[in-house]
Amino acid sequence: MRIIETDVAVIGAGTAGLGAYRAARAAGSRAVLIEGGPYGTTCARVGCMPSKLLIAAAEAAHAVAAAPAFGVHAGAVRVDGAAVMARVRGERDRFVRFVLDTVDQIPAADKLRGHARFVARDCLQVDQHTEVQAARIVIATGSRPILPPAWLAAGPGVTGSDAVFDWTALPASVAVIGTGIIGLELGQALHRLGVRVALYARGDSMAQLGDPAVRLAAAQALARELDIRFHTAVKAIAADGPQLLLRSRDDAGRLHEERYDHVLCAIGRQPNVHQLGLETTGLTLDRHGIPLYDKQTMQCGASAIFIAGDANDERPLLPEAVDQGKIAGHNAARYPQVAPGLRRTPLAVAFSEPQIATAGASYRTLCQTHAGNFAIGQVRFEDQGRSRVMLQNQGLLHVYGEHGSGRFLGAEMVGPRAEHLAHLLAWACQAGLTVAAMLDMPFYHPVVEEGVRTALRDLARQLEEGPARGAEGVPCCPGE
Ligand SMILES: Cc1cc2nc3c(=O)[nH]c(=O)nc-3n(C[C@H](O)[C@H](O)[C@H](O)COP(=O)(O)OP(=O)(O)OC[C@H]3O[C@@H](n4cnc5c(N)ncnc54)[C@H](O)[C@@H]3O)c2cc1C
Ligand SMILES: NC(=O)c1ccc[n+]([C@@H]2O[C@H](COP(=O)([O-])OP(=O)(O)OC[C@H]3O[C@@H](n4cnc5c(N)ncnc54)[C@H](O)[C@@H]3O)[C@@H](O)[C@H]2O)c1
Repeated sequence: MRIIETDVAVIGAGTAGLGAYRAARAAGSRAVLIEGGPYGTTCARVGCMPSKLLIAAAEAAHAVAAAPAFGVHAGAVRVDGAAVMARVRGERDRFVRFVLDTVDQIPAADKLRGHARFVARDCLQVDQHTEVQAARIVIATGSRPILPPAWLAAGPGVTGSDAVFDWTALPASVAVIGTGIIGLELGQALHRLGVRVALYARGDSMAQLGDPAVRLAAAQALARELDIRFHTAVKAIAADGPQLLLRSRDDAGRLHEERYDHVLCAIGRQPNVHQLGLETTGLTLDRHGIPLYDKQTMQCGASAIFIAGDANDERPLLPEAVDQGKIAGHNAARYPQVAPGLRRTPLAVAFSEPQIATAGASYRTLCQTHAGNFAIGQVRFEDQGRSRVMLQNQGLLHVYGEHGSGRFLGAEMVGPRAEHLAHLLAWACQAGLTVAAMLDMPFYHPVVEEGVRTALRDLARQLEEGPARGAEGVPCCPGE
């Protein structure tokens, strides 16, 4: 077995791993980047980019279908599934090529192919060919879709999201299990492209929204367009000729059987930490098998091991993988002189229509940190001027503020242009603005942001009335 000695070993050449490698090299360390799968990153190959490409095609089809409401008639929508998927794959390959160019620029001596696992806290074995002795190690192994073996056994038509982006044509029917971000984004996109889609939700969750009123508004808005089977558990999936037979049970106990060409399993992702030999490191693991780590430094305990990106499951999103990878690589290089890195205000966007977003502290977090001490302001988009003009007037925005200080804390929303509203609100949050200071900012007319002002005015009124009234108004029972 070949033996390599280095200052920093990075496991995983995804977004977090590439960032960690770069940061470690920039700090003057020798570094080795180990990749067991294909280069190109989850984001570019099977994540953010191909999913948004599919959504872009769906938006084009929807715009045509929605045009008659404005008095504009373009004729019947005809979707060429092969052309749609050809563009998705072609543009996806272009994004992947940019990443591959970056990987090509890394010296060959710094790159190692194969699956790494710990054999000691400072030693990795890569496949059966190399042992890497590293003073510090960054775990940046990403995550994978959760795919129950019993469902997979029904045949190749049962897949996670990765497979969708390699389709060469659109299927006639797809069952989507899960109404998280992936289920809603891909389920709605396929529906708009003419695929018969049914979404199965075992409860009423909607893309991780915790605020019950916003979640309800999201469920109502999306169920207006999509066939969503709320409170329906998938009991079994079986092969049925070329199709799949899906058996489910609704909350009234009724059994249903339906046939689909594909079943898309979107019930969450799990971090790739289970085949890493972490038991040999002496690190303390949480109940999911993830090492305990410091969220500011990415350091696992007091060890020379760091963890970044989806692997730690803290905020499995692309911008987080970028930030966390950089912090982990920098601190790995400087160990034992580790320092807190820049962690930004939380921000998450689901690219459904209407979009769903959270900025700053979520409702669930505030119920723990500010129980009885935060107020909620709101606006509904039904009568919001610009939203009506665009015929996108549905949804609800809740903004949260702290009693006493008047500080803006966060927001959850479903509505038009939520990706932009959420950025605006996350920036205000990170800047530590009060609700009063936000209301002093300019608002143009007619814009969706005027809806934000309406919600902030409502919040300012609640804050003026004080916590007694606010505490009554905020039930703090997530899940109710
Ligand atoms: C369908 C979909 C859509 C998404 N859309 C968005 C979006 O719109 N916006 C957003 O912000 N986020 C989005 N995300 C999330 C985002 O893609 C991820 O958070 C991000 O790509 C994670 O980066 P990472 O570096 O942690 O992991 P990855 O890029 O997955 O990198 C991990 C790497 O580690 C390698 N590896 C694993 N184990 C080992 C081992 N033992 N040895 C060697 N190598 C190993 C893997 O092969 C992989 O290359 C989406 C995700 C999906 C699935
Ligand atoms: N726009 C974006 O930023 C974006 C897009 C896609 C994915 N992502 C990332 O990928 C992650 C994974 O997405 P996801 O949608 O797979 O996970 P998720 O955690 O968002 O949603 C999973 C959903 O599946 C449900 N579920 C779990 N088990 C189930 C079962 N047995 N039957 C039916 N439903 C079940 C859960 O209640 C939940 O609603 C997200 O957390 C996010 O970080 C982000």
